[in-house]
Formats: sequence, C-alpha cells, structure tokens
Amino acid sequence: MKLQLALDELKLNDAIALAQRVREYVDIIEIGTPFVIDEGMNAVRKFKQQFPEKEILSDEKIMDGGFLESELAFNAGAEYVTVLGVTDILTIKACLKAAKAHGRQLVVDMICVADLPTRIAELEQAGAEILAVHTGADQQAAGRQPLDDLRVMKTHARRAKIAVAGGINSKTIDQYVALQPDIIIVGSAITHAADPQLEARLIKEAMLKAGGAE
Ligand SMILES: O=C(CO)[C@H](O)[C@H](O)COP(=O)(O)O
Repeated sequence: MKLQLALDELKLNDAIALAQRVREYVDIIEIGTPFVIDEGMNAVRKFKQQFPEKEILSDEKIMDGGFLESELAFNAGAEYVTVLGVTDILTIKACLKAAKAHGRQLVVDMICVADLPTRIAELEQAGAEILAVHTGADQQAAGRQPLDDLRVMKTHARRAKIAVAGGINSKTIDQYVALQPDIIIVGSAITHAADPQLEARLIKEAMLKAGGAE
C-alpha cells in the first residue's frame, strides 16, 4: 500500500519545501490539478529532479486528447497521469496507449461516475490497471466522503489496483486501511496541518500497523 501526497494549492517553492519535510513518509508525489494548471509540466520536471527516488503523478484529469496530454506528463518524467473515468472510452484507450508506449501508468479518476459497477467493468475490459475512487473537494464540502464508493470498488474491481482520495486524514485513515486499497491519496490533511510531518507520520504508521504500507 502506497501513500500519495497530493499537492494542490501551494506555489512551486513552497510545495517543494513541504514535500521535503514529509519525504520519508510518502511514496508518490502528486502534482495536483490546480498545481498543474498553475505551473504546468515545469512542476513535474522540477519534482522529478528534486525527488528522483519518488514516483511523480501528474493529475491532469484528462478529458480529451488522451495520447497527446498523457505524453506531456510522461515526457516530463511522471510515472502516472490521470484521466477522467467519465470521458469517452476512446480517450481512455489513447491514454493507455501512451502509457504503454512510455512504460508508465495511467490512473482513471472515477469522480462523478454515476454507475460505478458498470464503468469499472468497461474500464477493466479496456485494459485500465489503476482505478481511483475520488470524492472531490466540492462534494467534500457538502459532507461526502469516499468510503462507500471504495467498498463498491473493492466489490466490483477484478484486476485493477485501487486508489482512494477525498479528505482522508489521520483520524479517518484506519477506516480506509481496513479496506486495503493499493494507494491512499492525502492532500489537505497534510498540506493544511499545523504540523505536516506529524500528520504524514500518523497516516503512514496507520498503514504500517495494518501491514499494508511499502
Ligand atoms: O484530486 C484532488 C482534487 O481534485 C486532490 O488531490 C485529492 O482529492 C486529494 O486531496 P484531499 O485529501 O485534500 O481531498
């Protein structure tokens, strides 16, 4: 089980400084969607230079132009790029083709997928290997969390690895770890914490305690 640190709102230098503070606890560093919009692939390149031992994820949430937009991330050094699960299956297949061509990985973000079981089957059929359960920031503000969707994902995914994101923190981590996802994504709980190092450590310890952390 890997811990993915999502960097969404920080400026480049502040994001690098934050990631350095929690470096020992995280496996994947996500250049979050607002960060990608703000800094582009420059942020992916900078993080790959500064954190060569980490996997970098470019959270582009691709909706169209799957091959071209995936290649931007892979050429900049990302191990993973994200595509939206609600988009056309042709776009997802184009992203998968780019990932295969570069020997990298595609994460399908299932935010706003209405019928999870049907879409999980279609995506696995298309060759998707990582599916991410995701309750977005605006949904979180309305009181939603990704736990129920993670249960649905665990029940229906046959082959794909499973990631989960959406407001997870050190107080709720045990509930997620119990469901054994492959990747746990944490953003604001760490980046907004008074003590980001402590928050990251508590989350990683909960993952280790359950025997799943890498
Ligand atoms: O993809 C994202 C927003 O679109 C976030 O990176 C993801 O939800 C993790 O952040 P948080 O833990 O703050 O919810």
